[in-house]
Amino acid sequence: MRRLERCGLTALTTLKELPTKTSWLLRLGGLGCLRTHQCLPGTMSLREHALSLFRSAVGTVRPAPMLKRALKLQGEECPQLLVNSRAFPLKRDLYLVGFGKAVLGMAAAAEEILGDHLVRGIVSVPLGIQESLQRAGMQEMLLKPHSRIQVFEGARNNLPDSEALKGANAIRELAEGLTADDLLLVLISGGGSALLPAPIPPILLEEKEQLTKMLASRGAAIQELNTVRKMLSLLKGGGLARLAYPAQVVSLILSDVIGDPLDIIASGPTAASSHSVQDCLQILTKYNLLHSLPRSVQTVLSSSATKPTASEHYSHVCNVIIGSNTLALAEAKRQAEGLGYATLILSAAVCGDVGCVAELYCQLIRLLCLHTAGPAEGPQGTEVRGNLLQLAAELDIPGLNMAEFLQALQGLEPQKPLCILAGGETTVQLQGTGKGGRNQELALRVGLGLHRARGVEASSLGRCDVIFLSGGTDGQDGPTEAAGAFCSPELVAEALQEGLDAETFLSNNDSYAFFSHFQRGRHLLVTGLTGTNVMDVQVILIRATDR
Ligand SMILES: Nc1ncnc2c1ncn2[C@@H]1O[C@H](COP(=O)(O)OP(=O)(O)OP(=O)(O)O)[C@@H](O)[C@H]1O
Ligand SMILES: O=C(O)[C@H](O)CO
Repeated sequence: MRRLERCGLTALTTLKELPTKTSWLLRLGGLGCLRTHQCLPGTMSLREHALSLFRSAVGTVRPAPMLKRALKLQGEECPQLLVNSRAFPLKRDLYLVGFGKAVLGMAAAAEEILGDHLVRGIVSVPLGIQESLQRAGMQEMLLKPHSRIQVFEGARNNLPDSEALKGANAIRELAEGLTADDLLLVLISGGGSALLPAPIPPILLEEKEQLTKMLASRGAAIQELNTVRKMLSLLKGGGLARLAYPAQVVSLILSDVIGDPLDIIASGPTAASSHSVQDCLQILTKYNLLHSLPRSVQTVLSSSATKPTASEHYSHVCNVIIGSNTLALAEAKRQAEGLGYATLILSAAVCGDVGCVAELYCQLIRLLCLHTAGPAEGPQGTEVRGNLLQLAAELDIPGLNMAEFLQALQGLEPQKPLCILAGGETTVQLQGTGKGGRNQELALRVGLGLHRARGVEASSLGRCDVIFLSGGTDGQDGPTEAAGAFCSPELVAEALQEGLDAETFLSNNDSYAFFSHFQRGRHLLVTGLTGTNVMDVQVILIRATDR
């Protein structure tokens, strides 16, 4: 253990030793991971690599590198903003507004780039974030002492509240006062919906909060939730962009939604909405809420335009996704190839029930082991391929063509270690009262599936070293202090020897308790807050064992 600590390996530190919310960058160390690869044998280095790949995925969508890639300022006489190479002249004043969980760090990085050109800014960020970042030593995510950006902290528990309303009102006033010669830079990230509440009168904030809570508790997906929110808000659904007209609006967006839909991320305050009041009514009907709506909500819905505002009304707006799960995976792929892995990205949109997704990963790992253990996959290979095609059809992951993926897999060099990367967000239907998160639950379910598969085909699984890692890129998996967890085909059997039955923990959604107890937290991924959020990332690493 001491040897690992020297190599900067947080994931192997015992749980008791872990300070909460410490800067994950400090704790993961800039150089430790690659060094440990040379000093550790067997699966240890696979695990080290998985950690290093997760780290590089998250690192590339951290606010500062992301902003620096996307935003540049050029020219002294006639300054202009360059956003992904598109030029926006700064004719008069440059303003900044932002809302979302990752926006403070984005604002700090933007202010550094914009310097004195920035006249004034307002950001609405989660309650307590400045103190947390301060405590975690993440100074680079905090605004400088004489910053021109005013900070509003609110939305306790990710729900709109009076503090967030103050921030939203300030942002609204700023936008309303802009002229045709001004430029408004808008920073948007996940959590933005709750941080930018502006209910259309006569709707009260409490009524909107209540409706949001009810929809969420009845299982509404974020697309549904935000379709409703857009209809009830002055700023969502393109409202902010319309208020800022005729100023030029440039939005830099960090996506936390599958498929990066501009009009759903933070409820699309600067994007043309593709939804109508009918869509909203359909959702309220689906969740049996139509007949219990407050009178104010009924009034607003009945007077809403039947069609969304046409997209030509947004010609003054430029929306750019500057960070996403796709970008994070692309960086991890680059790193994995550098480490010598034959690498494929499964999808950046893996979603669906956590149990089905776990089964998909188990079947995939079985196939990868057959491929690695070679020489031929045989009838087992045919069976597993069939299972994968069926599971992919059931899950209906947007943009994933499993047949093409399997084809690409066959083209990979079998002598090389394999790396499969994926991302997205699973759904956990809570049945029990335990503590966990969707990544820890996924890792434990994959561990259990592999344990069962080992019972029937020890041959190929036993001839490979396998590591599976699932982690939330924001560094927090559910209400736990871990970001996720690692598993291997041996995990469940080893835990049984310690008297820990994975199935019992899973039936109570108690994955965090399982991983905390098992080998004193050795398989937990603990990163602390990362200051960004592009959903979750999964890493699978496989190589033929030396034994
Ligand atoms: N005991 C548990 N076991 C498994 N999953 C859980 C448990 N408790 C909560 N969760 C899951 O954790 C999720 C909420 O956690 P978290 O705040 O990380 O996600 P989020 O609300 O999607 O936010 P973000 O998008 O910022 O990650 C929900 O999807 C919920 O189902
Ligand atoms: O703020 C929100 O609406 C969610 O995080 C999705 O972006």
